[in-house]
Amino acid sequence: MSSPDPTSASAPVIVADDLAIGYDGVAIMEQLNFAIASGEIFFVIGGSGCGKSTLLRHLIGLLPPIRGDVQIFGESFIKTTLERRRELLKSFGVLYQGSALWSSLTLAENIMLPLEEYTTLSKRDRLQIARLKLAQVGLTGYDDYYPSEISGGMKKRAGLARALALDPDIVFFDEPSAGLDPITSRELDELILRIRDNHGTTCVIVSHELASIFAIADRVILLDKQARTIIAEGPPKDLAKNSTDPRVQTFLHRGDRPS
Ligand SMILES: Nc1ncnc2c1ncn2[C@@H]1O[C@H](COP(=O)(O)OP(=O)(O)OP(=O)(O)O)[C@@H](O)[C@H]1O
Repeated sequence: MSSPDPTSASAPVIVADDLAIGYDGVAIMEQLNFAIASGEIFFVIGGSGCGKSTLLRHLIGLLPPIRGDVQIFGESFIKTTLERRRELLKSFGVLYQGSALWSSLTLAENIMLPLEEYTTLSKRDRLQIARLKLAQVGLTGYDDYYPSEISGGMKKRAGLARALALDPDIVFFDEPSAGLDPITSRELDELILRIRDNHGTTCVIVSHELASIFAIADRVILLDKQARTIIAEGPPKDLAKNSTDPRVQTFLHRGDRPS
């Protein structure tokens, strides 16, 4: 599958509409407006502490917006009933920063958990799906390993396998490269790309890793702590080349060596 055209007529899978986010009624970001197309690899980027993870928590319904709305498949995720929200949650997978695997469970058992919670599949079928998902992320044969017995990169892959357990339409990633060396990080990027290309999965990724952003992002929104909102939106290479905003240039060209 080729990258989707975010300006195409197909309805967006996620819309943030005048969203204000924060904690205990105090906004840290306001006037967030964006739409994510089906099958898009969409990055939320910005400096440390600007609010990327907070935005992610609002998109997946862990925190209530201070103002505005989040729509998933054209439906308000905020105003809907609890039952409908649970239904919509089945179409999400989340890869948390630390992979969030249960240390007392094997990799297969970790992946079987969401299947146990959200489906009526037999244990045998759940195990078969867990093995398939492990194979999908390059962990064939690791079903009986515990998280403590595998590397950091493998933990991320196992976390991704669990996020994919219910064949979600959308996967959210919180800093997937955190704690990984550049080669392992690049392998994870390639895996994300492959999953999108093979399954059309929409990927929403919080990150400040320039290598990943330039390697796999179709489009980014850049959050700015001082402006307390989005200051740029578009394909990262276009922004790096064409933006006249010095804040955008500084963020996207940090680490460049003088020629
Ligand atoms: N549970 C919380 N309660 C109150 N404030 C919080 C909470 N979590 C984060 N914050 C604050 O919200 C702001 C944004 O934090 P957030 O973790 O979303 O930023 P980030 O862009 O993801 O940062 P990083 O790249 O360093 O992970 C920070 O000032 C942080 O201190």
